[in-house]
Amino acid sequence: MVRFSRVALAYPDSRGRPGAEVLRDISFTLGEGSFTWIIGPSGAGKTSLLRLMHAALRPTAGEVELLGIPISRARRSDLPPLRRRVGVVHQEFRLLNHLSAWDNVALPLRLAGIAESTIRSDVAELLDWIGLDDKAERRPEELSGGEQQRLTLARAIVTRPALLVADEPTSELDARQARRTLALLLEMNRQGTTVVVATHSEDLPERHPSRTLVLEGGRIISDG
Ligand SMILES: Nc1ncnc2c1ncn2[C@@H]1O[C@H](COP(=O)(O)OP(=O)(O)OP(=O)(O)O)[C@@H](O)[C@H]1O
Repeated sequence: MVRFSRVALAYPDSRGRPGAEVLRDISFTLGEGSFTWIIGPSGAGKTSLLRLMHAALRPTAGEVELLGIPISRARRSDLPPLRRRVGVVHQEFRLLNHLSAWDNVALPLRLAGIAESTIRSDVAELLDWIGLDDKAERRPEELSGGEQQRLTLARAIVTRPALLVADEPTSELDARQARRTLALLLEMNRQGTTVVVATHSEDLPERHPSRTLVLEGGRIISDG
């Protein structure tokens, strides 16, 4: 499902040349239907690792294989259909401010050409689950940080992706909402989605012990 083989990543410097490596010698395989935590101090490389996992970046060295496709050798045209099978909860939300909460969640289904009747029931069910059914017509900037974060999760899972990559999905949530988000991630996982979650929370991995990759200084220092 996800295979990293001796991966390194360097962001380009101001002249477009590769800068210092922020990930080094990363190798692991995540099986289909698995649930994995990614933890590590700020700046360890968690977001960078996740960017490789949703094909936002190609590795500078080594290979990332996603859903059977080797990213460094993939053609540019292979990437959009691959990305559509990966749900992403971005740390900085990336909601569309000119659309309502409802339309933000409906958008990935509309882009996938799903019938409006199906969209209506799927979006309603998810907005209800995340507790935003009464705010469906609001625009993201009219919602609190925690509400925007829950909306971001709803948008990431509404297409029932094969792989869900979530970067700090509970950072803005109170304890009760964080537990609800975890329950939603676990339900997705129970239905077959491979789930990867980067978090600073110590509480969530304790609530659901699972494989944990610990990153420090761009390397995996523990995998278990
Ligand atoms: N777009 C970028 N261009 C250049 N360097 C970057 C970029 N994004 C991240 N970095 C650098 O890569 C390293 C890892 O950053 P990353 O955001 O992946 O860490 P993180 O573990 O997710 O941190 P945090 O927990 O604070 O979100 C840091 O040194 C950071 O400064």
